[in-house]
Amino acid sequence: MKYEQEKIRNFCIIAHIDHGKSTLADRFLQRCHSVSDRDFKEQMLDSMDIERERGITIKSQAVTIEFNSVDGNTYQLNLVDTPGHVDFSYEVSRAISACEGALLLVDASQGVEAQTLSNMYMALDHDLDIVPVVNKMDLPSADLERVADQIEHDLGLEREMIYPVSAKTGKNVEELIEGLIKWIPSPGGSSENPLKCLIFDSHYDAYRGVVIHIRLFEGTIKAGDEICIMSNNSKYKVEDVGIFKLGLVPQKDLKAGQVGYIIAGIKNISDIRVGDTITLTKNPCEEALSGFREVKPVVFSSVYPVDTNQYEELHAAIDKLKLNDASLIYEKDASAALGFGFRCGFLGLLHLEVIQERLEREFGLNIVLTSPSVRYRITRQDGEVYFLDNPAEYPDPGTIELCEEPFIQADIITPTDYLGSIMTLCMGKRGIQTSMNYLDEKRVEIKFAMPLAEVLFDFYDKLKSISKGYASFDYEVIGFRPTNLVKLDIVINGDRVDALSQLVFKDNAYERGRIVCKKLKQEITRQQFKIPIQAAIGNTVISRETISALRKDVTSKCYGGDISRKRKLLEKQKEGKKRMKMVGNVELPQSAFLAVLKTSDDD
Ligand SMILES: Nc1nc2c(ncn2[C@@H]2O[C@H](COP(=O)(O)OP(=O)(O)OP(=O)(O)O)[C@@H](O)[C@H]2O)c(=O)[nH]1
Repeated sequence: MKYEQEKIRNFCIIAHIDHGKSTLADRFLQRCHSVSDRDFKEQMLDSMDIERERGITIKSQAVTIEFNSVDGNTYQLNLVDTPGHVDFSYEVSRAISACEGALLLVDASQGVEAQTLSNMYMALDHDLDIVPVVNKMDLPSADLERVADQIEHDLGLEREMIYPVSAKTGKNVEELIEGLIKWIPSPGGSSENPLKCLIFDSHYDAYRGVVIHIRLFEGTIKAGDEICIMSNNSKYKVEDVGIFKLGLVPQKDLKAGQVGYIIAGIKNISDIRVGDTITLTKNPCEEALSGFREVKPVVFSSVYPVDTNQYEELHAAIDKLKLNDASLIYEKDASAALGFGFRCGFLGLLHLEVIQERLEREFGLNIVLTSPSVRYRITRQDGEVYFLDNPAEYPDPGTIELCEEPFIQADIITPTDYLGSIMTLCMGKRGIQTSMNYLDEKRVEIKFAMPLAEVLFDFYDKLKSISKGYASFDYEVIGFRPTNLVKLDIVINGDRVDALSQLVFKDNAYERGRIVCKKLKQEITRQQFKIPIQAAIGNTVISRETISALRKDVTSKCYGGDISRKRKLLEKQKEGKKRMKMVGNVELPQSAFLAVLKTSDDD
């Protein structure tokens, strides 16, 4: 591809979840003939099975496309598709730092939502030029006037700049590409200067090792060059450089302003840190680019194989997932009830679900995950400060001087009709309102400081259900605040099950204990003997339920001796046994570990 700096445009597509980023990226690829109609499939840039099935983007993906404009020139467009879900917002921030511009997509019937705002602020922080796009114009419920008012009023962007499109039908997509070429500037920098490029992502290729995704700000890079990674001064020889089409396409060199990849014989992905600057050992640049904030996991859970013989397999599988997901952290863990496993840190519950599903599907493992927990900060009486995320390791309360929990700022946008019920919900979750701002007569933005532990589990579902799906929510972690915790233990059939313990806010402990026992009673199947379930704080039992003994043989239901029915029933039982873990002599299903998170009777 010919290098003409003034004909390069680097941009990302940002939006609230489900507003149509991946669909728009598909249209761009088709319009620019990057993919033949025969090879085209939806969500081209979402390469993981799980992304396609769930229709979500998890990883940002860059691609270079060529566009022949009506002005007679051919432009090189570097497009970065980004995820919408808040768990993966760090991917958005990386994509943004590789670009000069952003297409901010707003759904024509949903309008501006919480992540529309947060993503726009992120783009503004990086001085990106923003082109507002209203998508889904083909929907009968599309309301361009209303959404244009919101874009003007809430986002402060000019309504004359809005491109109304339908990513589904392709309507106006061509005009949008012409428009972005006009509005988004070409990249600066000089290919003659010392090399300065940003690592904005990386992935692992089984044959070629680590592929580093880069954006060049200054200089030129080619195969044979010796590069230096500035944060740790490690040096590598470049084997190949190129650009992203639907695969890797080698190039003679890459120059200032371009987006592409480097392969340099790096075997271990942890040797590369996203956000780092690469330069040349000969003629290095003077100063590194300002990197990224490190992503920190906020939810922790332990993963155990159901069959203890699968421990090594599980280890290998987690290692492999980690290759392409630096945000996943793990260490060895052991539980009296569940044996050997791994304590893992995740970016949120969706991230946890994705990892769980990949371990099961891609590696065929049968696993159990313990109830997720946040990370607490403990100050001991002797002054030592440490972090704790595993309830099983909660110390003797007498040794604790101060216990603090992570707080978030929740940013909620809702139609005013639901304001009252949303405030009640937030206050019920120990939320403290910090601001309220009427965006217009019908919509209000409210901010709450809330404990992360309270919103992790059922907050989002509740918010959606009380607002009939209209309220949207975004959050960021704002730091630690003092809290009053107790450890709630669960005793099943006389055995204290460490993997079911949880740390809860003291005032909620009795209610939580009662609900957990009730839920566990529903989840655990009846067995040949009576099973008492108790919730306890220390040695004090605060709640109790009993599962009565099973007397009948399940197959006795199949009177008449129809053998195929009988077999079906037994097979169904066997199926149910998967993901069951023996604890003492009681079988616990995976759902039991999630049942302890339920916070009200009606869940
Ligand atoms: N009617 C209509 N539906 C659309 C249009 N664009 C996208 N959709 C649908 O909206 C849904 C979400 O689209 P995606 O492209 O997956 O949205 P996304 O923003 O990439 O989603 P995340 O990556 O999960 O944040 C899909 O069901 C699309 O088919 C459009 O122009 N019109």
